[in-house]
Amino acid sequence: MKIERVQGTVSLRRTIESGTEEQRQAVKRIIDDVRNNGDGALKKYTEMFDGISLDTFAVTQEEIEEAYWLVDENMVHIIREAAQNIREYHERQRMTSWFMTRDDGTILGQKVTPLDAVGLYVPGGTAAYPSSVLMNVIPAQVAGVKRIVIVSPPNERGTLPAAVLVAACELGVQEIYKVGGAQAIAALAYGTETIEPVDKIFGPGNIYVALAKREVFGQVDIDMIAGPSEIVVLADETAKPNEIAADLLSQAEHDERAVSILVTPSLQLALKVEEEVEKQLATLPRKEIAQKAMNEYGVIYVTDTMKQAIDVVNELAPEHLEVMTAEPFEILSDIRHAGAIFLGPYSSEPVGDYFAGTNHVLPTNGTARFSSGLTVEAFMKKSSIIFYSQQAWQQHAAKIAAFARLEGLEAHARAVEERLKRGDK
Ligand SMILES: NC(=O)c1ccc[n+]([C@@H]2O[C@H](COP(=O)([O-])OP(=O)(O)OC[C@H]3O[C@@H](n4cnc5c(N)ncnc54)[C@H](O)[C@@H]3O)[C@@H](O)[C@H]2O)c1
Ligand SMILES: N[C@H](CO)Cc1c[nH]c[nH+]1
Ligand SMILES: [Zn+2]
Repeated sequence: MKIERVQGTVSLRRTIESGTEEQRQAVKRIIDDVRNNGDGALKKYTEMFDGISLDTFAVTQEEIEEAYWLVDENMVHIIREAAQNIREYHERQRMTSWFMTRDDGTILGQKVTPLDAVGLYVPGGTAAYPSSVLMNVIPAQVAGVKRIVIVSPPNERGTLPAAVLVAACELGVQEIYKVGGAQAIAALAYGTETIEPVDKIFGPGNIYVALAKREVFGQVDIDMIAGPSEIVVLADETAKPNEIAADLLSQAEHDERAVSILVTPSLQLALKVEEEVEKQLATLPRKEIAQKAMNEYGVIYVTDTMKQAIDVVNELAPEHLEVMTAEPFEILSDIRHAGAIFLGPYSSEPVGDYFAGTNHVLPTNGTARFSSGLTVEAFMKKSSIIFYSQQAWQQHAAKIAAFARLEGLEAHARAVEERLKRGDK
């Protein structure tokens, strides 16, 4: 981890991965193949990339039952408690339809409707996170989405990680398919004999998944293209170096490209955290990943003042921000850009990843400047409602027609004036 005195501006904006030309072409071919050949293409790519031959893709009841044998009972209870917390928080985000009226009898409104069907991609490999199943499925359920489909690549045993199946089953998800990569995204977007298409696709994945999501956008909606995890800790001399180091490493272990940054006006704290990071790294099971991330993207920015430190945080606009200062709530009002803000010494980032109830799908790559984490709203859409009364039409028709003619749109003007033929008084 390097220590730098802040000079000029700092940024987390990195080039968003767009893959190689070869990868982009491969993804296009896979998507076309799935559109044309449906399940046959899914079977072919599952054999090719996941090394397993499947006759059917749907997860069976027997697989779910086996999963419950494999997951510790205490863990099932923890998953249930986390799910309750996440549901309680997301219930607060529920949106309702509303109406307004004017004296001339106009009624305007906004009708909120849940999406009919959504697909959640759960990445395979060692990074299969049951917590991400909770974070995506629960807001969809709170929104009222009827059909929730999970897709994920099969492992060498031809099934999915037990904890993912248990998390899905705990939430009552009934449609789970063992298919991954670009072929899974194509199946969700265009449908196959087995998989009905959905309206919106959520969830992270490798470069093939990310490119496929971009490719099918328009046919369906997508959530976002998530980048590697980021944590920024804003701390003063009251913070404990060992706790800061542990929190920085919690995100570094996600990915070699994860970003872990400490911003502080205290050089003394900076030096102690640097030492602690080295010490704690040595005993981490995912040491190699975390070490690479810390070497490449780990920084401690030392500022002259706390005000300057807060400015740096706002420039960074991180996915996760921890405020570990004497009075964290006082600093909160000055924080403008961060996906999630963790306040005080006990709110370490994993509290939000798993349990507190807030969502862990958050904007990365500096996009917290203009976007938010996953909410119930992402699973809903809004229709405007317009009722114009006779009185409102009489009062405003001429103005509307004039506006239409300003734009050279005569048919628009005549549509409003056509009502004159009614001869209403
Ligand atoms: N941001 C987050 O919250 C988050 C969470 C978990 C995982 N992730 C990311 O998800 C990714 C997981 O990657 P993964 O590969 O283990 O699982 P994955 O499920 O994303 O991808 C596996 C699939 O990739 C496809 N594939 C592999 N090689 C291919 C090739 N040469 N051509 C075409 N398709 C190919 C296969 O279909 C395979 O099923 C990582 O990049 C990780 O950082 C992100
Ligand atoms: N911190 C990750 C998002 O940036 C989410 C996660 C899942 N499991 C553990 N962490
Ligand atoms: Zn995490």
